[in-house]
Amino acid sequence: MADATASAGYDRLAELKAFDDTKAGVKGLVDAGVTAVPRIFHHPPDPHHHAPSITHPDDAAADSSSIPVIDLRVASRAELVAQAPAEARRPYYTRDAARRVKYSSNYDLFQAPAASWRDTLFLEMAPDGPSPEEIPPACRDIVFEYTRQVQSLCGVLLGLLSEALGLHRGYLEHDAGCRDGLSVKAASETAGFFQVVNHGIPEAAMSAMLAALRRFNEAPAEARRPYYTRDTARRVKYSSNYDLFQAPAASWRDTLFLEMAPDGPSPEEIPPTCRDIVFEYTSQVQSLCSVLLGLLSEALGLHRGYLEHDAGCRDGLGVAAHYYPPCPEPHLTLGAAKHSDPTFLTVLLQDGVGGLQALLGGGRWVDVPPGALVVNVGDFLEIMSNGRLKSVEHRVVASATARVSVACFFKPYGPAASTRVYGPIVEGDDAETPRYRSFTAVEFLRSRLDGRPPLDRFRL
Ligand SMILES: O=C(O)CCC(=O)C(=O)O
Ligand SMILES: [Fe+2]
Repeated sequence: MADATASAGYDRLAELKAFDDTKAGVKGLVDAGVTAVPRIFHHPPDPHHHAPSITHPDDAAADSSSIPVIDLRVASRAELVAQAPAEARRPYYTRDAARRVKYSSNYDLFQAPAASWRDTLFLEMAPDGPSPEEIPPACRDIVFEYTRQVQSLCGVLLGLLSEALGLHRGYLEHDAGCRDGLSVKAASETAGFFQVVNHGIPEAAMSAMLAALRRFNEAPAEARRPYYTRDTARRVKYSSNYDLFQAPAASWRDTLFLEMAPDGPSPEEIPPTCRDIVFEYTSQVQSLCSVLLGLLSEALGLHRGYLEHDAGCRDGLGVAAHYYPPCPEPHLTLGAAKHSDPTFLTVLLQDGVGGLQALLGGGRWVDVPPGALVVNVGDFLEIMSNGRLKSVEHRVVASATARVSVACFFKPYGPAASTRVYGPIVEGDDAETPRYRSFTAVEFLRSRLDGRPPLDRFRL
């Protein structure tokens, strides 16, 4: 891009301004019939290579470069065990320490000064796990299935989850991991970028959200123009490239950005084409976020409500609804340049077109296929987990077909963001060494402006 800016007779800033002043976005260029990608959108060639798509599920299991898919119904079914009638639980009630499956209230009931408000099903899973018949039927299969599902999340995460489940640290990684040939290395490099299915968000809400945003973007430019703004104080902002005047190259993308929480816009501020569905979809995603933060908290050895309540990871929600118009020369530009998200967690809905790629270990771009919600850990959670969860870099390639996606960014917000200090959660006697220094969110977001990967700046 440096050469483009410097060459004679080319005023890049003037071209950016002219484009921005149309308030019609990249879609406006396409509607005007452009057949060549304007120079402001040219991206330099990428040094990483693109690993081909994985289409066959068997290949995906065997290929270390696939993005893990987590079935959340499995995780939540484990909670059903506690809801069975007392008669079903009673046969398992025991204080016999030799049993590998023990259900009781307060293992130290006769020793502790006060009993606690808690019942526990304890499973000694290793080195010699129980036979399936020893496990209550309500959770018999789930114990094994659950371990199989979560093992694909990542080796590092699994080690931590094992501990959270009362198993030894390597159980899921080694014992269960052997079963489907998942390599620990592959898992640890994807820690933080995965897809979820059976997450509870109705198919109808997801498709209605995508359809509404397509309608907004494909309406005549006059209908979109009133929303076009770079005023950061507005809670509903439509623009092409939020960093149009800062980034070295513009991307082939328009975005409707909605600040939804803690103080969302009034319905009238939202374009009529997507007014109702935006509220419905975001409340669904907030519920999903609670489930994910609960699982991740436990995986990190924290109490279940830690990330959501103590750390406030669910409080701030920004929704970026992207529209990637059909591109006449996709090889010259990108839908979104390589980046990691400045969030705690991002939940991404994409339509069936594809184009999202994650940068995995060894510098390979790997396709993130459509069909499941994408969840990625952002920079804040990488740092708070002291690097155990990864904020994976990703990008979107341009395509000849129009694409819609909706990124829900759970992020620090407002007053809390300016005063709250974020850093690695490393407490207790056997605390590990912090690998990042602490910072406020404002400091973090400011650091992104210099173009350097923000995580590098905070690494110790
Ligand atoms: O559109 C996509 O698939 C990804 C968008 C994205 O990475 C972002 O908004 O941060
Ligand atoms: Fe992103």
